[in-house]
Amino acid sequence: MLKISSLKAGYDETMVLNNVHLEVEKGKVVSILGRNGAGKTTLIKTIVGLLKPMDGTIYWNDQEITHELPERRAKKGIGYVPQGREIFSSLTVEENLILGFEAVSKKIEKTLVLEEIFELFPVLKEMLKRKGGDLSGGQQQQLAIARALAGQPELLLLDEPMEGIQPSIVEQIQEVIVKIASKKGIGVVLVEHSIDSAFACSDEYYILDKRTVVSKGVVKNTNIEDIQQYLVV
Ligand SMILES: Nc1ncnc2c1ncn2[C@@H]1O[C@H](COP(=O)(O)OP(=O)(O)OP(=O)(O)O)[C@@H](O)[C@H]1O
Repeated sequence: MLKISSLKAGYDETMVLNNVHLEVEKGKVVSILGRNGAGKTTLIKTIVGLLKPMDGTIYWNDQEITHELPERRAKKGIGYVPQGREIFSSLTVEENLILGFEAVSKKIEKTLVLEEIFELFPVLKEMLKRKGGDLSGGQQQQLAIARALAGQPELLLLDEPMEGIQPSIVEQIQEVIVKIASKKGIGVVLVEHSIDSAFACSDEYYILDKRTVVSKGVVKNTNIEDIQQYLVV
């Protein structure tokens, strides 16, 4: 569904990524690993359309989208949860979810989608009328993912969803990631710092280092020790 080839990206004069190739298939979880500053967020922002690539091509379901605006990419089914879970803290959980529907303005069977969301995140159903800002960090992250799912994406990009979250909720988020990929066929791109956490819920991995992909593979065929060299500081 998503295919990136020979991508070059960065900021003004600084090239952060060079010659990056990446593919994500329907129903697969692909994690992007790499040290601080390796370019993981830069890659995600380029896929979402927030950053214009310097070179290379991005294909979505065999159509080139390299120069399309972020809104058009969202409408085509590319959902995004940025780092730091940007929910609207003065709006209720319910209002946040409604914004998720509106963001893509396509015809959505809202009641059905909400039911699916509450099945994945039961805590949100209990807190519908509560302000987003009054939720715990982990609950806010769940809300941010739920809001992206309200737009019925085919691909979901998650930038460090487990960052700073208590272990029990990390496990829940990992379970949700596995479920939305395997049961709903959504492709997931997951940016993670921890290789253990990434491997707990991913099918494939890519490691960024020195501006490019230095290792990639299928998680179940990979020994963590063999690739740790690219991640130790
Ligand atoms: N808006 C920006 N303008 C200029 N340089 C930037 C900008 N955002 C990021 N960078 C630089 O680009 C490089 C890659 O940053 P990026 O955030 O993509 O890395 P990352 O792998 O996501 O890092 P982290 O794991 O710390 O989140 C870094 O050197 C960073 O300083």
